[in-house]
Amino acid sequence: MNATLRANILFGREYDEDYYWKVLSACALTDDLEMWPKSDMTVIGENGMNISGGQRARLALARTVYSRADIYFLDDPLSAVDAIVKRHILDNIILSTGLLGNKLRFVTTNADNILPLCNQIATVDNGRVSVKVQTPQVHTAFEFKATTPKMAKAADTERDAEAPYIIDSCRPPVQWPPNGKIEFRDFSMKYGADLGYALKNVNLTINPGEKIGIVGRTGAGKSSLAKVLFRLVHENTSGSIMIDGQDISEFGVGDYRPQLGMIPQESTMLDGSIRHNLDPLNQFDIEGMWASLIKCNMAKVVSPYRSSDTEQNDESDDDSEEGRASSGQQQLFSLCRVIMRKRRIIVLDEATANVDLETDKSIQELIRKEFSDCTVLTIAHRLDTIMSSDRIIVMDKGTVAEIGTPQELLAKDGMFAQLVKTSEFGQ
Ligand SMILES: Nc1ncnc2c1ncn2[C@@H]1O[C@H](COP(=O)(O)OP(=O)(O)OP(=O)(O)O)[C@@H](O)[C@H]1O
Repeated sequence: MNATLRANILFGREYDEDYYWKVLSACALTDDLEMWPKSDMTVIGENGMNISGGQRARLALARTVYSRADIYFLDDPLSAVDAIVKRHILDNIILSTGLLGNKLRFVTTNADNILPLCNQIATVDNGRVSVKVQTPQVHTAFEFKATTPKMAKAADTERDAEAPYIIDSCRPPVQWPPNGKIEFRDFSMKYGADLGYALKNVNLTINPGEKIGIVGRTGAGKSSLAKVLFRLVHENTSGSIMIDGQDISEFGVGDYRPQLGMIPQESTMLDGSIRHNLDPLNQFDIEGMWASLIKCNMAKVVSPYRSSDTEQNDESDDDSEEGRASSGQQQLFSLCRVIMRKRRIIVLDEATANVDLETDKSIQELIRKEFSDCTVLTIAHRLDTIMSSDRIIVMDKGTVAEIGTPQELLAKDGMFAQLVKTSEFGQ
């Protein structure tokens, strides 16, 4: 990162113009470039433009495909992209019709519906591997219609102030918010004064206790919606976000953010014990921590380390056994953290993208049970994850394109129905 997109993909290799653009198109990156100030010569990374989770995943894939190796190991390349891009990548890269069609490729995946398309399926269970050889199902290549979002004209009344940490004259009371009603009022946001709108005139009312699924194509603005709710972006915004009738920009961010619960797309683990990770400020008793670990089915993962890592009085990490959590486990630890804290509003941003379908189902059940009286916003590409939501929001190019119950949106036969149809192939 911190170089142009092109340098990130070439990674020191020679620029073969023809193949390079083929790879970009196969990774469905060319549409995104239309929105970037300098196309593939835009600097990305810490000192340049940040990119969405799905864009990062496709960039990593493009770099790998560009390397022209004979053997490829693709570690879950489809979990961070929407159903349409997923199918595009399968057709144009991974399956026999794709750029890697005549290469040996190992693909790890949680997407069960692509299994019929593979030559061999290796199932790994508790370290044991069993292999099934099969004739892959014939599939019809899918026609990918490129859409080019138009750049919006800079207006949104841009706000420039850096949000203060604490505002003495406006501090949230204990146990705020009381109900968990969220309203976006004509809210717009750009990540930079000269960039296009990431959110455009969003008007939304989410009722207390509602379970909302948020879907949409990669780059549509789903994570941006979560980021502005947490006030992680406060420049170049207009309009307002209200929680239980209170304009959230009136609070200091230090007071405001801890009132909401979040399980992000990329959970981070701190160096230190599991206890330190779950309760860095030592606010909870050990029983509470174990109860949440058991609920998240993580107790068996943690138990081998119990004596050193989770002991109530263990202040030091020096004698801890070392363990490394997989990305799915890291997300489950984040879920534990949120269950321990119990907030009125919870946001899950692709929180279950790295776990298998069965675990995802049990996590969704757990969330419904644990957070029955909380407002829960769930961003997910995997549609099973959000199918039982009260309502679904479909984001498209920074706007709310569709909103309604899953049944209403399916009957409408619009973008949501299209995403569902695309994700159902192969089943
Ligand atoms: N920090 C940032 N700086 C500049 N542009 C950004 C930043 N984060 C996101 N964007 C851009 O804003 C748009 C919306 O991104 P966002 O992350 O909200 O999409 P998303 O729907 O969550 O996508 P994905 O499914 O790929 O995670 C994209 O065009 C993206 O490139």
